[in-house]
Amino acid sequence: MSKFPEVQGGGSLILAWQIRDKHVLVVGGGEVAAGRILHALNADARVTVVCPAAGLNEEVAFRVSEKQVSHVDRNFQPCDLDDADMVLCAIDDPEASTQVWKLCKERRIAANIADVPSECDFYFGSVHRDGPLQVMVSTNGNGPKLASIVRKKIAETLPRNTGAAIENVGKLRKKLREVAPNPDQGPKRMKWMSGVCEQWSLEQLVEMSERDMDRVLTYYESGKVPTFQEVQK
Ligand SMILES: C[C@@]1(CC(=O)O)C2=NC(=C\c3[nH]c(c(CCC(=O)O)c3CC(=O)O)Cc3[nH]c(c(CC(=O)O)c3CCC(=O)O)/C=C3\N/C(=C\2)[C@@H](CCC(=O)O)[C@]3(C)CC(=O)O)/[C@H]1CCC(=O)O
Ligand SMILES: NC(=O)c1ccc[n+]([C@@H]2O[C@H](COP(=O)([O-])OP(=O)(O)OC[C@H]3O[C@@H](n4cnc5c(N)ncnc54)[C@H](O)[C@@H]3O)[C@@H](O)[C@H]2O)c1
Repeated sequence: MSKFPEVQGGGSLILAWQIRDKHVLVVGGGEVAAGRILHALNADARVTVVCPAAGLNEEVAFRVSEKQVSHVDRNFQPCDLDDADMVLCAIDDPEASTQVWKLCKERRIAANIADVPSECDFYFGSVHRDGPLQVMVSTNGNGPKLASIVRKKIAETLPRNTGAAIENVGKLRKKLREVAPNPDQGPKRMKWMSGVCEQWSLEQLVEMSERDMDRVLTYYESGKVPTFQEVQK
């Protein structure tokens, strides 16, 4: 037995891809495309949908009319890939979608062809979202419906205010880096911040006002983590 973690091959590398302001090309405008578009917009990507207007479903047509996405009113053409950073293909034409995949590989563009695992650089997962919190469940292609069921179970176990607590922690961390900007304060900063997260309850973190944050920060220099009650005094 090694003292190091055992490697468990066969998984995926689960990351939080920073696609903000990057260009995502969605091929197709049906129900599956609508889901892909929402995922991309939730991550602040610039989205272009290529699909004949007659093929757009209600949700995609809405996003086009609201100018949340750009729309190219025709079937896919290779030139659509010219400035794409990522391609999400969800069309009901297997030959055309394999063509999209091949072109993406020639150009080294990361792509997901919905429903075709062998033509995916990455899979989608089932996502729970609460403010800055995202929880993604993947079954690595084994059972997408089960991924959705497990995601709902996980979400049910989370306190309702988890997202709000995380948002406040984000604000406090930002303020802390302003108070202690020096890079060699790193270890002290991290230890203190972890202490706040461990010692305060989620409810207390949610209740923390701007004024409370400024008060908490006055303890940082000493290294002490105050209690919620001390800060409220
Ligand atoms: C999680 C979710 C994310 C999303 O799409 O946003 C997602 N599929 C969802 C739903 C869903 N998909 C299917 C059903 C019908 C029931 C069933 O088959 O179970 C349902 C259920 C429903 O619709 O409720 C059919 C299906 N899907 C794939 C195949 C092909 C194959 O397996 O070979 C077939 C069979 C087609 C056929 O039989 O003809 C393939 C993929 N689907 C994936 C993701 C990737 C693997 C994720 C993982 O394993 O965790 C992967 C590999 C590639 C990809 O597309 O990225 C989303 C739930 C979101 C939510 O509700 O929260
Ligand atoms: N992974 C998943 O979660 C999942 C779930 C269900 C279905 N699917 C698969 O995803 C695909 C799309 O499903 P859907 O329900 O959205 O289908 P759909 O029929 O609602 O939509 C297909 C769309 O593709 C467009 N289209 C067809 N050929 C095109 C081309 N060459 N260029 C541009 N647009 C084109 C159509 O106009 C239409 O808007 C299917 O292959 C389906 O099997 C995946």
